[in-house]
Amino acid sequence: MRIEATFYTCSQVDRNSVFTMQTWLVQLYYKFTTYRAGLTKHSLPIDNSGIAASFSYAEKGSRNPEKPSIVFVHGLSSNKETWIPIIKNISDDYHCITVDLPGHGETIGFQEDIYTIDKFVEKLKLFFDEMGLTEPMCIIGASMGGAVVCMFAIKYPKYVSMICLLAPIANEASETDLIRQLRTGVYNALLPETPEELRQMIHTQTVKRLKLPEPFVNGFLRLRLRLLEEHKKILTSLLGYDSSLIEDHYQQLRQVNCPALILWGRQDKVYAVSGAEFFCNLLPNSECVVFDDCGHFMAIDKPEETARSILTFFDSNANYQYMAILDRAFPIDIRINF
Ligand SMILES: CCCCCCCCCCCCCCCC(=O)OC(CO)CO
Repeated sequence: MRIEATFYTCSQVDRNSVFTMQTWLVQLYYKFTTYRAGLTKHSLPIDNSGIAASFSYAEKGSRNPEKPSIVFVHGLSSNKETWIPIIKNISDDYHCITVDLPGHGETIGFQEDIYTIDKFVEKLKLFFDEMGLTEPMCIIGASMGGAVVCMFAIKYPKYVSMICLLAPIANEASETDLIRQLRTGVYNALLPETPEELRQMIHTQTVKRLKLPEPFVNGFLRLRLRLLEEHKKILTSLLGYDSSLIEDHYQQLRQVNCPALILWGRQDKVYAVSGAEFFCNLLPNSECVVFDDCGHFMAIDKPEETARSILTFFDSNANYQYMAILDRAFPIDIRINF
């Protein structure tokens, strides 16, 4: 409350310094919640064909050769910090990694003219290889990140011991009015440009009614606006996918045999809850959990429940996941020679 009062006083002094302080406020908030969730932030430099690039990621717990790492992939115009409320509820017995996708958060140097899900998949693969994360992992994706995780699991099954999808981009039948509005070229419902639009976006995607202080909303918006053009390009690229082709892409999930957990909020206004059944029917080894009183942002509406569902499913598939690790270390053709 005292911080707020200070910022209001400054707003009469100089608009620019207020904007700067409002972004600081959000960055300070990120720093504090990252720390409190047990995460530490890192940067991984990459030589992106001559351009200096780097992935920004955060980590909790430590690698265990017998237990898969858990990697979290955020959605469109999100960032690694959106996972904090969920990771706060995961003990450091589990090795967790959150990463900023190209064009998002503090990951830099991977700008593209056209973004495809496949490009995100390749960049994720690059991140894993540079991190030395080549053993099977539990990979979790929300929304657009869920589509990335699906395509990653199809293309690189050896890197995957389990997947978890939080309301991923789904079939045409699950598209909502919001998606149809995006298709008319109006992006503000997902990519807000004013504080009011940002409040509306959060309101649409959550059931919980958050009381967000104005300086915080402004700071959050200013951070997002820095990447707005990039996010518009990504959304335009995504909307270029033919609806029927999306379902064709997803048909390949029938070959993904690893355990798959699908989570959805019953009040999701981005992709309707019917999407849960679509994915459950495709994935041969899947389980589906639908949360009541939950919108598209599960990390806000159901953080504890989401963490609990993930860990319960992770633990109950420990044997399968351990076999996946063994299989990677000693492929079947090597074992036959013993
Ligand atoms: C494998 C085929 C893929 C074809 C993709 C074609 C989809 C067209 C619609 C895109 C609509 C994009 C919606 C993403 C929403 C999202 O990510 O929400 C964030 C918060 O904004 C949640 O964290």
